[in-house]
Amino acid sequence: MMPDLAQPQESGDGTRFAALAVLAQQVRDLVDAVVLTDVPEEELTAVTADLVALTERLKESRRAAPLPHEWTPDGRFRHLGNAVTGECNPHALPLVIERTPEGGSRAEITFRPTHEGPPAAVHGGVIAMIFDHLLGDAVAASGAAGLTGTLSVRYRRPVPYGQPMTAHAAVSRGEGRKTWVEGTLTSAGGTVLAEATALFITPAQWAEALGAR
Ligand SMILES: CCCCCCCCCCCCCCCC(=O)SCCNC(=O)CCNC(=O)[C@H](O)C(C)(C)COP(=O)(O)OP(=O)(O)OC[C@H]1O[C@@H](n2cnc3c(N)ncnc32)[C@H](O)[C@@H]1OP(=O)(O)O
Repeated sequence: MMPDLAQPQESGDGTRFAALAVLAQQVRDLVDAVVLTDVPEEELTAVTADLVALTERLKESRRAAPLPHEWTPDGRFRHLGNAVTGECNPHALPLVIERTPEGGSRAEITFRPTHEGPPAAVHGGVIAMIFDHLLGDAVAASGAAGLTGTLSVRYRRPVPYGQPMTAHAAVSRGEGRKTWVEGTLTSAGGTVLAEATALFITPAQWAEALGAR
C-alpha cells in the first residue's frame, strides 16, 4: 500500500529513539568487526553464542515494520528506519544529506570495508543505492518527491572505501509527475568516480498529499 505522506506516522519518542540510534551504531561497529575479524574459531563460536542471547532479548518486543517516515514538529521529513539514511537502521551508512543553496542535495560519504564488492573497492550496488536515495532527496528538495522509475549509473573509477568523498544531486527537469535528476560521486581530490541519472515518478496519491502541505 502506498504510504500516506500527508500524515505523520509516529509522533516520536526522542529519548528512546536516541538510545535506538546508539544501538544501531553499535551494530554497525559489530558488522565492521565481523567483516574484518581474524580471531580464532573458538572465539567466533563464543561471540556467536553471546549474540544469540542479545538477539533474543531484542526480539522480546517486536514491531511489524521498521520505524516509519514522519514529519517532525519543525516540519522536517525523517525516516529513522530507512535502509540508507535511517539512524536507527544498522543497515544504513547512515547517509547524512544536506540541501545545497542551489536547491539540490549533497552528502559526505566514507564507505567502509563492509561495502566491498570488487577487491578493495565499493560494491556497485551499494553505490547505486546511495545514488537512488540522494537523487530521490533532490527530487523532494525540488518540491516533487516520488519513487524511482529508472536509475542509470556510469561507474567511471573503482570507488575506494575508507576515504571521504562527496555526492551531489540536482533535478535537471520536470514534466507533470515525472522528474529527471542527475548526480555525481567525487573523490576528495576532485575525480568523478561515478555519475547517475534517474527518473522519479510522483504517485498520483502523493501528488495530492504534497499539494495539501
Ligand atoms: C517536499 C516534500 C517531500 C516529502 C518526501 C520526502 C522524501 C525524502 C527523500 C526520499 C528519497 C527516497 C529515494 C528512494 C527511492 C526509492 O527507493 S523508490 C523504490 C524503488 N521504486 C519503486 O518501488 C517504484 C515502483 N513502481 C511504482 O510504484 C509505479 O510503477 C510508479 C513508479 C509509482 C509509477 O506508477 P504510476 O504513478 O501508476 O505511473 P503511470 O500513471 O502508469 O505513469 C505515469 C508516467 O510515468 C511513466 N512511467 C511510469 N513508470 C515508469 C518507469 N518505471 N520508467 C519510466 N517511466 C515510467 C509512464 O510512462 C507515464 O508517462 P506519461 O505517459 O505520463 O508520459
